Amino acid sequence: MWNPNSDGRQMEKRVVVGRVRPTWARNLPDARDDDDKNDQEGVMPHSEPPSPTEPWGQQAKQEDKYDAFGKVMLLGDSGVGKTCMLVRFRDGTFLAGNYISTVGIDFRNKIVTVDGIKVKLQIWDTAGQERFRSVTHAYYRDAHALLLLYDVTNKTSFDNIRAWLGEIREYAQDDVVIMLLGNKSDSGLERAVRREEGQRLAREYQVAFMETSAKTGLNVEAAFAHVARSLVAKANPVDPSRLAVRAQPSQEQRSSCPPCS
Ligand SMILES: Nc1nc2c(ncn2[C@@H]2O[C@H](COP(=O)(O)OP(=O)(O)OP(=O)(O)O)[C@@H](O)[C@H]2O)c(=O)[nH]1
Repeated sequence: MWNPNSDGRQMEKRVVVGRVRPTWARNLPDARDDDDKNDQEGVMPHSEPPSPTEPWGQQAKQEDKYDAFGKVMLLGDSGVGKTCMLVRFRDGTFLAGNYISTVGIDFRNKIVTVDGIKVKLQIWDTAGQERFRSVTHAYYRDAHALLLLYDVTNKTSFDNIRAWLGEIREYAQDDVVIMLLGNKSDSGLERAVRREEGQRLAREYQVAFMETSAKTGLNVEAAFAHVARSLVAKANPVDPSRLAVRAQPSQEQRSSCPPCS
């Protein structure tokens, strides 16, 4: 097993100060005490990955307090924009320029507040390349939610979604939250997959759907908020209407359909 200390990274037991789980949060994925890590730029070229269940920790900061915790994995073919999606969500920037393919797997944390509830998302960025599949499969079982991406300019990445859903069925928990995302929706004329095709596929598999752009930021926050809200609703299923997908309108929608959301 890969040892997190072998490259000099400090491993400390995380101490959570005065965090009380409210009643509604009792059934939520456990807010583990060791689920934090050093936030570093870039992805780590591991020859062996960190354990799927035992990420290393660091001292908790007061502002890190949260009510619920969920592990989210980004999946999809190589080049669909998984890393860019994570960087856009985490740091609010776009990784333009040279495309460097992810090697192995890595994660970042971010706390989102939905309906007044602070949900800490631990987001795992996976390598889309075939040769890393056996590594990433080991992480599926631990995931509470999966964001499955295709590239709207790349028909093959869309056609491969069925195969990805097959892998999810094989390796992930039965009740995992799944959301399909058609990324690079900013690409205009290069588009090869229509929005309706994505919607149809999502309906067929009964998963939520949005078109996103890591470049412009369209629906990036909304997608992660939907996941966070779904995790909370799953643990406390009082009001299913809270699960409605609240997508931002795209450019075309804004001009043609003002009330769409
Ligand atoms: N136009 C546009 N380009 C994007 C978008 N998201 C990502 N890209 C570009 O697509 C390329 C691949 O992005 P990555 O985020 O590295 O893709 P990935 O899915 O992580 O790829 P792997 O690490 O190989 O699995 C990069 O050149 C990005 O700049 C987007 O929303 N719009």
